[in-house]
Amino acid sequence: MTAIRPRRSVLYMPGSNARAIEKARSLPADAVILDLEDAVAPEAKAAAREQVVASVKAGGFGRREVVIRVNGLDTPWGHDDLLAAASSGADAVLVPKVSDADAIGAVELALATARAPDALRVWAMIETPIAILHAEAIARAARHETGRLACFVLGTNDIAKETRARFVPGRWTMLPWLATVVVAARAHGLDVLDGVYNDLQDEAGFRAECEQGRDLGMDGKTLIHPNQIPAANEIFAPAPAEVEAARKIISAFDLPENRGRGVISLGGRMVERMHAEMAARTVALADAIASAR
Ligand SMILES: CC(C)(COP(=O)(O)OP(=O)(O)OC[C@H]1O[C@@H](n2cnc3c(N)ncnc32)[C@H](O)[C@@H]1OP(=O)(O)O)[C@@H](O)C(=O)NCCC(=O)NCCSC(=O)C[C@H](O)C(=O)O
Ligand SMILES: [Mg+2]
Repeated sequence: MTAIRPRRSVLYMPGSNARAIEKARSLPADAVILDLEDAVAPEAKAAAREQVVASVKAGGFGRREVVIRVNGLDTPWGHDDLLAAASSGADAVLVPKVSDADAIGAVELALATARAPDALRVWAMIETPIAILHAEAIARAARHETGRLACFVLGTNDIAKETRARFVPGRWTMLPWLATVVVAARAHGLDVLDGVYNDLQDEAGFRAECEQGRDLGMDGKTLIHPNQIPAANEIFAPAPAEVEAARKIISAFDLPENRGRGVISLGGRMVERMHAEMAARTVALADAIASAR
């Protein structure tokens, strides 16, 4: 199994906000996104780019994955953002409003031309109707033909804006689109992160949305405030009882009498080899989270 990188809690902050960037170095988020796009006003874009690159180069983010959200290549800032991100030492660039696989191809070409390190990953925001319709093609082409794409990130605010769907409790208005993006990501081995929850006062609603995203198969949630980190970390981590059950499944298949069997009965339930594979992933994720503490 390839190494698992926990991405339970992924915190955005405006690239123009020096205080927030400083704070991010000690917050318990799995990843941080330093935003140059929607959270930064046009007149502040160039200064924010300089500040973000200087902060990433200065380091101090520890085990946290560091991601720079650039402006789109169709804007006056996108190309310079990519060039700056390519040599910054960031772990990934997050590309907004991706519409098709060619958009990822153009980003990868720009990164290659800038001699970005091979380790630099690309994350893609799926936040327009056309991106949802093209999600499988984006994942397939970008993952297999160019190779840096690692993660889809849902942009539910832009999805609401572009589709005119409303945010309602339980999100039934968006569920088909969210599930489509999850299966597209999974079909091609990508991670997928849920969109942000805008109401900073509504802790119960935030928890419910994290649980829904997790149950849909997402790896974590994008966040806008440090107060949202603990719940996301808890909800997107395997619960202790799940880890214990997973260890029992692995141990059961390791017993000499079960080694040659495809299916066994355990605690009154049918357990197949595929459940042992799921159990191995659960344990690996729990171990990765524990080792990052
Ligand atoms: C939403 C905020 C503007 C609220 O800011 P503020 O009123 O300053 O919050 P607090 O006073 O409660 O802050 C308390 C302390 O926490 C720090 N803080 C706050 N937010 C962050 C953060 N995101 N990262 C790091 N640190 C943060 C404050 O500095 C305070 O620290 P201290 O001085 O020690 O007391 C603000 O939270 C904010 O700007 N959030 C992020 C907004 C953002 O980045 N938006 C863009 C991404 S979301 C998006 O675009 C989604 C997608 O594209 C879509 O389409 O859906
Ligand atoms: Mg957006």
